[in-house]
Amino acid sequence: MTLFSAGVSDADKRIALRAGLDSGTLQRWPGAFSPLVAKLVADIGFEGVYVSGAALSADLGLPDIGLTTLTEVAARGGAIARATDLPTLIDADTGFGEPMSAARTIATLEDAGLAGCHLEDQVNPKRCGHLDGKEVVPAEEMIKRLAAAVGARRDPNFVICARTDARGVEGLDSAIERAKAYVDAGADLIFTEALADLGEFERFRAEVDAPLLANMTEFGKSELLTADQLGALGYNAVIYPVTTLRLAMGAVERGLRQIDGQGTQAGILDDMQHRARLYELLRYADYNDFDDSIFTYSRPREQS
Ligand SMILES: C[C@](O)(C(=O)O)[C@H](CC(=O)O)C(=O)O
Ligand SMILES: [Mg+2]
Repeated sequence: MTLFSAGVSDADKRIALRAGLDSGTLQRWPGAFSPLVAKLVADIGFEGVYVSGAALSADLGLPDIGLTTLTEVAARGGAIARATDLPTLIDADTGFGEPMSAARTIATLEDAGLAGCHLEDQVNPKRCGHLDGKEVVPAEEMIKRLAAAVGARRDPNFVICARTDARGVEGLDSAIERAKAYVDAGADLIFTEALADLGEFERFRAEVDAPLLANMTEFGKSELLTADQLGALGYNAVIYPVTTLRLAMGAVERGLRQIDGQGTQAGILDDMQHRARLYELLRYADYNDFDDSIFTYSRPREQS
């Protein structure tokens, strides 16, 4: 990182994302609900950052039912992507409209500095992939969505990930058939949404010849598999989409209740990120050095 933006260009981040997917090692992409969280994800040593639609809409006080706009998502996603040298993959829901809108979505997300995005085969308005009652569009419609997206890409390394929600609607066989068709339509990566257990992940891996992404979201339909298990299965990437938001909100709620009940937060300081750690992540000292060097700088003719 430089002080004011990422130290790695958008193009190089996309190259890194592709290299990670080709590496044979599971790429771990925790969801970052803010630029600051993205800095922590990088600091701890993960391979990439994920921006969740569920977290982004929850952060705006909205349910994850397709209410957010492309402008909101691109602005927040761009701010998160710029805060780290890691590549960032963003949730683009159903593409924010019909195929032509999906094409514009890709151009906009590229301009915002994202390394890739996923588009899903749900109808609009969409639902969380782990809830009952969601619906999918016919495969042909999703193929048009994808073809428009792939055609709109200017950087050939921008990763277009196709998510199929069909497992919970039409069953595993249909989800696998759809995934194959989406690969043929140009998808670089397949997001296998809401598979039930290890056996289903194994079957998907055996039948689909493309990089695969697993969604380890909590309180949903999928068994929580470890990174070692997913790596051994041959999965290429895993997201923990809403995990950091759930952790933070759990802590915030406990803390607010403590203040409400005890009249002070003094007893829960250990649950907090220390001021010193925050400043370390933000590189406060480096900004001070920068500032000092400007204030002590004087032009040669003033020096005599
Ligand atoms: C991955 C996801 O699309 C997201 O927006 O983060 C959600 C996650 C969730 O609601 O738990 C999904 O799986 O639909
Ligand atoms: Mg989502």
